[in-house]
Amino acid sequence: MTPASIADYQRIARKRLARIAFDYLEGGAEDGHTLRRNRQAFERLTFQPRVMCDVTHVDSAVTVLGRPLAMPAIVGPTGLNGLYMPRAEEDLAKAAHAAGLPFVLSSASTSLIEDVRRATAGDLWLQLYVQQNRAIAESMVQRARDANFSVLMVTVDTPVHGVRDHDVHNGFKLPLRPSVRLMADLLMHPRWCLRMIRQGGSPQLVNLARSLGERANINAQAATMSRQMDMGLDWGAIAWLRKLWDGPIVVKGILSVHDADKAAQLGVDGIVLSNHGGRQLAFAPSPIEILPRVMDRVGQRLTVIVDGGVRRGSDIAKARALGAQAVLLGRAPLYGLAASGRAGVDDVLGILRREFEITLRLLGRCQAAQLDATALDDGHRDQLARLDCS
Ligand SMILES: Cc1cc2nc3c(=O)[nH]c(=O)nc-3n(C[C@H](O)[C@H](O)[C@H](O)COP(=O)(O)O)c2cc1C
Ligand SMILES: CC(C)CC(=O)C(=O)O
Repeated sequence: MTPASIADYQRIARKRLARIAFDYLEGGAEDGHTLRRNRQAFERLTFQPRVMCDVTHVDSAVTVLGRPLAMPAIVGPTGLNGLYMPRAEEDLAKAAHAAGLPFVLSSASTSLIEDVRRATAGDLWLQLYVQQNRAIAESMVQRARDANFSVLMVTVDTPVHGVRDHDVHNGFKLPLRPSVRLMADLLMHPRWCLRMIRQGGSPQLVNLARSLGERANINAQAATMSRQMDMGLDWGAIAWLRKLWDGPIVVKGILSVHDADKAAQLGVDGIVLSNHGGRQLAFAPSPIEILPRVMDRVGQRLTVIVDGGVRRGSDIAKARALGAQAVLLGRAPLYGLAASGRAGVDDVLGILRREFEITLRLLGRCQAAQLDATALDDGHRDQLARLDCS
């Protein structure tokens, strides 16, 4: 059967990946409440279409932070992508470029900044985790500048990892360690196992290791990465980052009007409203729920991007109608990657683009830039307020 939707790719990814990898990709914090809430928030919202408009030609392009995007979407940062395919980040970056979208490379990537740049001439952004040893961040930012990355996105919702039971059950650690459970998992997924052998075994956080200057100790560093996050990170870090980086700075992981306002006061260029795909704080709000209030407060001063649960072109239209400039795609491109490598990512991005354009036409809008609150049901604020997350 030809995959027709992101959900189809999710099903194929579930079959093809070893359980340890799929659970890491898919799982949410605690009992998955926030993960479900992200989808429910989109599903609550209904449209208010206009008919008898000439929609012969539609234009899905927008401009975000001065950069042209073929549609209001960005391939977002995800760490440890080498768990799904060898040279995963290169393929994600190439597919994003082919689709006319930026790619955000995670600082927990399994490919080097320099290798990803060699793979594509596309628009690359760097996502930064700030660790206790600030020299690591300084080195990564320098390397990203040298490699002509355009935007710095600092993630601030991860002083520690969220509670992820599935990773505990699977004994998930890098490097992957032999255990009876892992061996059984590998036997059930021989193709995945062969791919890992082909890439030289367990994926490694090579990017982080290069900036640490401890190439010999990559695995130990990967295993302890989460314990090394700088839990003392505060708003003072924005001034430090400004000294390191001349280009746009985006703060990822904002979930309140208060923090959005703070970011605007400090002069950052953009924010990503995000609960990290439901993987960090359990019972966090969904970004789409708080988007209208955030836009009221900072919409004139900041570029606002949202993520969490984007699986359909109609979701992109809803986010844009509520005022977001663009969405970040997290799991969706990874499903394509895990299912069929680069071709799968191309298809996922193509499906989202097609669905987005169909939604635009059915809403009676010719341009993505024309989407505003009038495209949504008049009661959309109530629809979000009544969210039932049982
Ligand atoms: C497997 C996985 C790894 C992730 N790694 C990172 C990361 O390294 N840095 C980061 O800022 N966010 C990371 N995220 C969060 C995503 O950037 C994004 O916020 C989230 O996935 C959006 O939700 P969605 O997956 O429902 O689209 C990760 C998410 C997933 C699913
Ligand atoms: C390596 C991790 C810190 C990546 C991440 O952000 C996540 O798993 O959600």
